[in-house]
Amino acid sequence: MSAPGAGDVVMDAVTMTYHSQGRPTVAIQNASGTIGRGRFVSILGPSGCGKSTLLDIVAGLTAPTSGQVRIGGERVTAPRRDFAMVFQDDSTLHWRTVLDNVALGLEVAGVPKAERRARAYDMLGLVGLRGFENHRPRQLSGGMRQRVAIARALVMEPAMLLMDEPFGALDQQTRTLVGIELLRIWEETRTSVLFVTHDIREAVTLSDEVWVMSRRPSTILDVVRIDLPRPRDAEVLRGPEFETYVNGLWDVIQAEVASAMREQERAAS
Ligand SMILES: Nc1ncnc2c1ncn2[C@@H]1O[C@H](COP(=O)(O)OP(=O)(O)OP(=O)(O)O)[C@@H](O)[C@H]1O
Repeated sequence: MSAPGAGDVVMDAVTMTYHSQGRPTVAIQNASGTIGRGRFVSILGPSGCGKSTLLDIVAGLTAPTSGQVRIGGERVTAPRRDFAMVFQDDSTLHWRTVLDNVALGLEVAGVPKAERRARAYDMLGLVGLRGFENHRPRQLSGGMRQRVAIARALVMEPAMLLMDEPFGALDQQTRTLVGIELLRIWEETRTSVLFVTHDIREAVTLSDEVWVMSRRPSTILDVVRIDLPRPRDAEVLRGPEFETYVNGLWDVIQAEVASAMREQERAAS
């Protein structure tokens, strides 16, 4: 295995045990992996296996029970300014204009007004929202609001973008379209991305690698490299190789999903 590069994010034997109502829940056990700089990595796995927990640990929002996450050899022990997050929920501030929403992080970082507005304006061009600068989020569709959230994250030029089911609240058609939009944006920026999803097709469409998590106590069951050409245009996404990846991932994941569902049913009965 080659030594990690400067911008690589390394997870080393990450384990997370929660304690609630006097009972331990081992959410993640010994998960290791490297998100190479500029790579798009998705995490797939059964519901409740620990995908969000792993993302939160990489983000420095949750401390693992044991193991560690490092970037450039430096241990992640708290949220990092150079990591940006996009969540499922609409996180836009409805009283601010779209431009001021995108410029929010720059404002907090003390970037002068003219510069932050110029950078936010450029970023709105990248996410296809030029012309909506002065709109309020409520005047936009759900998909457009998620693009505002993506622009707000990317304008900070983060070392890593962490996305937790960012399109989970959107209807299927919008979700597909915003996913394709993210693909186009990512192909221009090549920011390292860690992306949590339930959707196998979405993971294959976007990713360089898909990490499949097992049922609890979860670990990384398989790492599937998606060697489809980029840009991933309609020809690529409708081709037989795409379906081969989708079917292969489903074969890996289905036993885990079925077993996790049985476990949930047992726990509920
Ligand atoms: N703060 C917490 N306290 C106790 N248990 C927790 C806590 N957060 C998560 N868990 C438990 O840890 C496990 C993993 O949760 P997590 O949300 O990371 O899974 P997930 O794969 O992201 O789930 P989903 O696919 O349903 O979004 C679950 O059993 C969950 O109930």
